[in-house]
Amino acid sequence: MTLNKVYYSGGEEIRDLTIVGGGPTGIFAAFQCGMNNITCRIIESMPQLGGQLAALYPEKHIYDVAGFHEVPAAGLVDSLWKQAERYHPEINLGEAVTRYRKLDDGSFETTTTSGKVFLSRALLLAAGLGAFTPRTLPQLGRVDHLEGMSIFYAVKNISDFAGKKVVIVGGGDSALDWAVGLLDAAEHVTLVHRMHEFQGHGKTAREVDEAKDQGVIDVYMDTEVTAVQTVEGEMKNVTLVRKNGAAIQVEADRLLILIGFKSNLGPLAEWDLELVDNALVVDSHMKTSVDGLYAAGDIAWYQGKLKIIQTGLSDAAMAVRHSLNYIRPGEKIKHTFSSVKMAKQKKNEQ
Ligand SMILES: Cc1cc2nc3c(=O)[nH]c(=O)nc-3n(C[C@H](O)[C@H](O)[C@H](O)COP(=O)(O)OP(=O)(O)OC[C@H]3O[C@@H](n4cnc5c(N)ncnc54)[C@H](O)[C@@H]3O)c2cc1C
Repeated sequence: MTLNKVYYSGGEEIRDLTIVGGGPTGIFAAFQCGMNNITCRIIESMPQLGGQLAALYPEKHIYDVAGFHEVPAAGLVDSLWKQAERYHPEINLGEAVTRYRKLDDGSFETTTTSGKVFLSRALLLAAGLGAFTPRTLPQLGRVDHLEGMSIFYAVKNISDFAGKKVVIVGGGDSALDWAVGLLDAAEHVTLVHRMHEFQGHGKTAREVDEAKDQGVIDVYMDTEVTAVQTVEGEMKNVTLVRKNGAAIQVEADRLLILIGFKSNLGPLAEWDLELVDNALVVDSHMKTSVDGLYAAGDIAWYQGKLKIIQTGLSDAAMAVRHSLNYIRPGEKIKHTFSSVKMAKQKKNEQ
């Protein structure tokens, strides 16, 4: 999947367009920038590109994107990236945009949670339903002091789990993948799921069942993690409560919570832009009420809007095309078909 791709990460220099969000709309907007000979960057809060397709349903198949009679969501993200990669867009992952400021010369300054500042001549919001954050277990109470030490919501480095007693929470694809994926590195793996059946992919679910039959993994279904116990700040045990109310203590020095993501427009909702149905109102040029600030995809609202991939791609093409008038004021913008542009380029390369 796209996670392993080589990206071109952020530099200091001004770009023509900053694209907030690396879902299908943002990736296709980056391709459109290349087609229109403008520079761009994507800023994405997740550790990977793909938006909802990568975070929520990578294994599901999609049937209603033109030209693909059936394509896995992760496969569509790969294809979109392949198309955009041709133009080497700058990609900044794991950075959530919180603020923007329009400077006196009409350009935009965009700031992220980590305090990074990016400059561009125009700004395109392709932020979908908002930034994704992992779902937590509220019953554990305040555990922020353990997060990144004993409690994790993603596997960034397998070494964090090497030689550890790991309890994984969840029954979807990620939980099952890591239950199997950590077997070699961890001292022991316990999988806890609050439902009666796994929701994840059949093949991985079978691998988990096999590992359970071989006694190399403990699996608790119909069970919830309700508390963690620490000794001198180090996690030692977790409490599991079964559906029948029985409580069990399990030794654990790592708790890996993989129960999905929630999305939230967060700071973008406070940017003083008109919102309808949790989306930004745009005109027929995909422009918001602020000159130079565009929106496309699920985050853009106009009469009759359909929140699907195909319309996001079309929005992206229009937003980039119309942003040219702002980025290069006064210049006569000529539309070039990709078939004509590429044919010319190939001829010149010969
Ligand atoms: C289960 C499911 C199945 C679906 N099936 C289909 C289908 O079959 N066909 C179809 O056409 N559509 C389908 N959809 C809808 C489709 O996924 C969306 O329409 C599409 O993902 C919208 O793309 P987007 O790029 O606009 O937004 P998103 O995919 O939501 O991407 C937006 C990205 O922006 C990032 N972001 C948000 N805020 C910030 C910020 N402040 N800073 C940095 N990054 C930020 C987010 O992390 C996210 O990665 C489905 C949706 C779901 C949930």
